[in-house]
Amino acid sequence: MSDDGIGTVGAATAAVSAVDVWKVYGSGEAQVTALAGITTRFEKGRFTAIMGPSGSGKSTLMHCLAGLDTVSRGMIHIGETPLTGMNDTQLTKLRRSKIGFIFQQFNLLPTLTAEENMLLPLSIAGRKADPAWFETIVTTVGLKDRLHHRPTQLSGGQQQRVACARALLARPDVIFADEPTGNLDSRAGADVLAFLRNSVHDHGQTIIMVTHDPVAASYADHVVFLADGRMVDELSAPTADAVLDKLKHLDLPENQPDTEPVR
Ligand SMILES: Nc1ncnc2c1ncn2[C@@H]1O[C@H](COP(=O)(O)OP(=O)(O)OP(=O)(O)O)[C@@H](O)[C@H]1O
Repeated sequence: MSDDGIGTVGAATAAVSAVDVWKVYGSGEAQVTALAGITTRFEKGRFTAIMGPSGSGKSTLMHCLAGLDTVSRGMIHIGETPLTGMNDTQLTKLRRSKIGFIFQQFNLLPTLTAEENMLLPLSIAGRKADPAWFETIVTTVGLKDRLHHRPTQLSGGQQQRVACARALLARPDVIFADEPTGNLDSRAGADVLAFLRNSVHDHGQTIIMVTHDPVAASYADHVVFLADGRMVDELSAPTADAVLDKLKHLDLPENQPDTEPVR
């Protein structure tokens, strides 16, 4: 297998892959090219951060990779499954069975307890939690004595740890995290990031995280940088300083490539 075989052999082994992905919003004068030919692969068992200036296409890329939005052109695979061409029902089924989500706003249901929130995606999918795995996750996330609390009775950090546990319980092929520490103070954020980091290290979880924060990105194994809808750089074994340095250079207008309209 070679790295340039993303569209063929590589797609079978990466957790997620994108080949020449374009996303264009609107038309005519109002046309915005949010993604301009992204080709990349996200390895299994790796924690990848997606970074870039505001408007560079991070959220759009994440939404397309997770099947929450359709691409204008190009191909996305989750494992060996091609997303492109799937209808809404197929996408919903795929998201339920293969993908976990962690959002900036936690997205917990206020009327359910922490435990019920954690188990909700599994019950919607008609699956039962493996008791040993539930125990492992709840213990690791440090919420054993909070299982019967409702979200309003939990701190922001605890709520986000419930959301992390919820994502991990279904053992998804990949977890997409959108600014998971955006609403947390630095201590609670560090707890959540350490937990995500450990789930990759200890359980081989694949995580793809969008973040603005170089410190959050430094918990990842790998960082990809977007500018104007293109992947313009990447960094392995990132430190916060190295990430910051890369970002500073991306922000310079002369370093931003021209975008091409989709034809
Ligand atoms: N629904 C939409 N309709 C039109 N344009 C959109 C839409 N969503 C995003 N865009 C545009 O696409 C580009 C990429 O947006 P996106 O939200 O992906 O960037 P981002 O890197 O996540 O930004 P931020 O860091 O500010 O959240 C931006 O120019 C944005 O204005």
